[in-house]
Amino acid sequence: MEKCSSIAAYFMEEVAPGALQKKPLRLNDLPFTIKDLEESGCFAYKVDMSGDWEKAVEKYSEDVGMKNRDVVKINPVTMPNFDEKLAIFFEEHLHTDPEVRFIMEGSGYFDIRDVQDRWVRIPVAKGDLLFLPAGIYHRFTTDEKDSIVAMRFFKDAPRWEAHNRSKQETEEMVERKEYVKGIKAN
Ligand SMILES: CSCCC(=O)/C(O)=C/O
Ligand SMILES: [Fe+2]
Repeated sequence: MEKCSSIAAYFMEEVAPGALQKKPLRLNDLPFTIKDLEESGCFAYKVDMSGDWEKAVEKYSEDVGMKNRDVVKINPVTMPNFDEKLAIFFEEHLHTDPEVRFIMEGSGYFDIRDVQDRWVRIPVAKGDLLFLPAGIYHRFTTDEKDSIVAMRFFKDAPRWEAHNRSKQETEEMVERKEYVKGIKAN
């Protein structure tokens, strides 16, 4: 699968959770490049949806050791407790597995903390595949269209488990320490 050669990511304004989180929230015109993204341990790919995308995505997920998957449909019509679920996704968190997400329909925003702990917003849409390493702090929100369908990959049986950022607990986790060591080594 081809890595993206550029990305439309940007530094974002911090806002209180709520309706405003779904706005673009661009903070400034400072560039955030693919090199910056990859220095944070993240990788972005564009999948050709006119070809055999399922095979391409399956091969990628096997290559990164994440063979199990589910599909999540995030919208206020079909998702029970939509507002509560979205509030959970928008809490800053990390996972012990990498976060591998393939966008099948719709659009939204993944926000990551860069190597200097600044919020960076990554807009995603149909055909985007995003890899965030285990241990990186991040969050997700729908945009103002409030609709996205994403394939999520897991090492083991599909089970979404997040650890919300805290000064002590998440900083002491092996996956966080490994992540921090990895970005410092770059
Ligand atoms: C669009 S995928 C749903 C959100 C999610 O799984 C996650 O972990 C956000 O950080
Ligand atoms: Fe996550």
